[in-house]
Amino acid sequence: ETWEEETPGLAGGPGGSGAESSVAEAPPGTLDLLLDEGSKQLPQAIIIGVKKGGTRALLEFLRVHPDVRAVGAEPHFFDRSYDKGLAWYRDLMPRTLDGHRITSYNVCYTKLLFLLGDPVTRAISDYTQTLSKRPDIPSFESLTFRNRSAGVIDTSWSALQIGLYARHLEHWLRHFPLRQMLFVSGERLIRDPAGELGRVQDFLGLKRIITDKHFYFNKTKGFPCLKKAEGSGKPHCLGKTKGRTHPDIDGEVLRRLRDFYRPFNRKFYQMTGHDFGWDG
Ligand SMILES: Nc1ncnc2c1ncn2[C@@H]1O[C@H](COP(=O)(O)OS(=O)(=O)O)[C@@H](OP(=O)(O)O)[C@H]1O
Repeated sequence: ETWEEETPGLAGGPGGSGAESSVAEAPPGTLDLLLDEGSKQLPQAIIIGVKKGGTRALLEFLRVHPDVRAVGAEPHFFDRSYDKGLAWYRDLMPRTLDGHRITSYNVCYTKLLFLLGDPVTRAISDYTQTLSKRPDIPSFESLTFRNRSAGVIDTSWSALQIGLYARHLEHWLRHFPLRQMLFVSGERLIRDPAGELGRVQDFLGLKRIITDKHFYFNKTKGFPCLKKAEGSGKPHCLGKTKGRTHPDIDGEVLRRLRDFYRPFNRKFYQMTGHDFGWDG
């Protein structure tokens, strides 16, 4: 599945903060809560992707919220481990206190978060990641074309394929209604993390607790970072595999790619009712 690189499950809702509370912190009269550490439930929301869209940043920012509990690593349940079953998936989840209220689970009601950035930048980011693991791969420019002199784009290259958001969304819409989906702008998550987190919190029915005061712009990193990370309370930027320096790509190749994506982007804006501004 080319779309979902990452599927961290988000559990929670009011009262879902039991798992982390320690005996020392517990106010009197909470013994019953401490004995019952909470139960595991299947996620109420899932960050679907897209690969290199900024999914890790969204997850790390969102889990600062006291009513959010999230899986740390990418479970890849739906694309790689589906045969292990829902019980296996649920067991990966953190414990939450209101879990017992959920009596049945239907994935069709799960909220889906899509994090999307300019498909051209996304492709370069994807390529940069592969290059870091396999430095001997051909140049981005040569992988872009099936036939460079004729200008035929190689749409079978996954780095380009993943950016055809309209096509992928058509597929998702066969299974989920649009109202259960939120489309988050990867560019805005960098430029205005609190603004984008505001939309996410509203969509998830969470109180707007994550605001401007949670972020600072780290000049060395070149990205917004958390003033206080979840758990440690210390300033926290994403790791060094997030925010890599991209290689310079030939301007003509970039123009060709922008022309290639334009109709797909327009279609995607129409489908979602939101202009992401990737086409200038
Ligand atoms: N705050 C902050 N800090 C660092 N990086 C940030 C941040 N917000 C968004 N981004 C962008 O996230 C890109 C990586 O996206 P993902 O986490 O979705 O990548 S992955 O698919 O899980 O590998 C990553 O891509 P690269 O720049 O190519 O490394 C960043 O552009």
